[in-house]
Amino acid sequence: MAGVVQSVQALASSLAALPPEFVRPEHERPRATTFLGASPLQIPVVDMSLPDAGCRMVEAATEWGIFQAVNHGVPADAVVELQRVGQEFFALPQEEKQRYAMDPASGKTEGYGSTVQRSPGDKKMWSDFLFHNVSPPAAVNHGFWPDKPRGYRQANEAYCGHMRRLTREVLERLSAGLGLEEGAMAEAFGGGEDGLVLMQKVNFYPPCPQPELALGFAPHTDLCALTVLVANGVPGLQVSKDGLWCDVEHVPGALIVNVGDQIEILSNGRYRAALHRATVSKEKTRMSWPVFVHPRREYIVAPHPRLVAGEIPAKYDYKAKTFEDYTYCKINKLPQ
Ligand SMILES: O=C(O)CCC(=O)C(=O)O
Ligand SMILES: [Fe+2]
Repeated sequence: MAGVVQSVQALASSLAALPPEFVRPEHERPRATTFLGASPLQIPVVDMSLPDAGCRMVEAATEWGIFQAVNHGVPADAVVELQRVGQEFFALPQEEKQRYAMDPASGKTEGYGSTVQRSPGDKKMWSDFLFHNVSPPAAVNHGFWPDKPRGYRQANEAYCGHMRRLTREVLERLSAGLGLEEGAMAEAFGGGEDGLVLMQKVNFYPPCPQPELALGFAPHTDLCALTVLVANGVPGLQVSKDGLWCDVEHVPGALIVNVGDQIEILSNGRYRAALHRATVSKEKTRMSWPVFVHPRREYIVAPHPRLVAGEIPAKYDYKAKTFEDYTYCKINKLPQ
């Protein structure tokens, strides 16, 4: 672990105006581009306790690539505890957080950090993060898990157990929706029990002096298979639908599930990865806790063979690229 993180949190406390490296060009600014119709489009809500939950999920993954899951079986206190330890971590003195600094030169994504400007025209995002693997045990490096606040590890391990169960359920339903066996997606991505890698991230978006000019997170699709996210109740997540940016109106207690690149590709485009971004606020700190579900590193990025048989051609061809290489290219903005 090396390097000093230039955190937005430290910067935010001393600013009246937004520094130029955060100022977005006109066509990316949130106010000018957010859809404000009389009846704003809303992402689907899926009640996971109902018999039609599978159909609803499949519909949502086809139309939107994102949905809010309610009655998902993750106990509220597990979420509250995860949020508490994340909030307390970001409230620690800067030097304490620096102990976990991510080293951008290492090529690894784990650790505490903030976006770096790769070129002068590249805009920074108004957010900091903490990022580390949580499952399976062989993928976990506790050196990136803060030892303060107390209970950090227990909270993350407990939440991760729920995420594993929920992920399995969503993957089963989405597999069935493609006419595959329930276990087909997990098998393809993970090659069996414990093959899937879960990463926990904490995003921290401090109050921003000029939120109308900045973005907390630039538009992107997640490079993983699936993301399950919970936020702290402050609005900010937006999803692009038919060319319009729509605010996600978070249903209290819901978990936001979104399809990443790997499910879009594996499904040969029948499911779509959600294009999303995050806006920031002038007065409030926003936080979010996404869990990214990754295939194993050596997974070959390609449509499922059963979905390209016969008349249907493969819509994606990454020339036998591994997930590890796909990740490297996407993070470094290289052509795939
Ligand atoms: O904070 C959010 O709602 C979105 C964060 C996000 O998209 C990400 O970390 O990939
Ligand atoms: Fe994302």
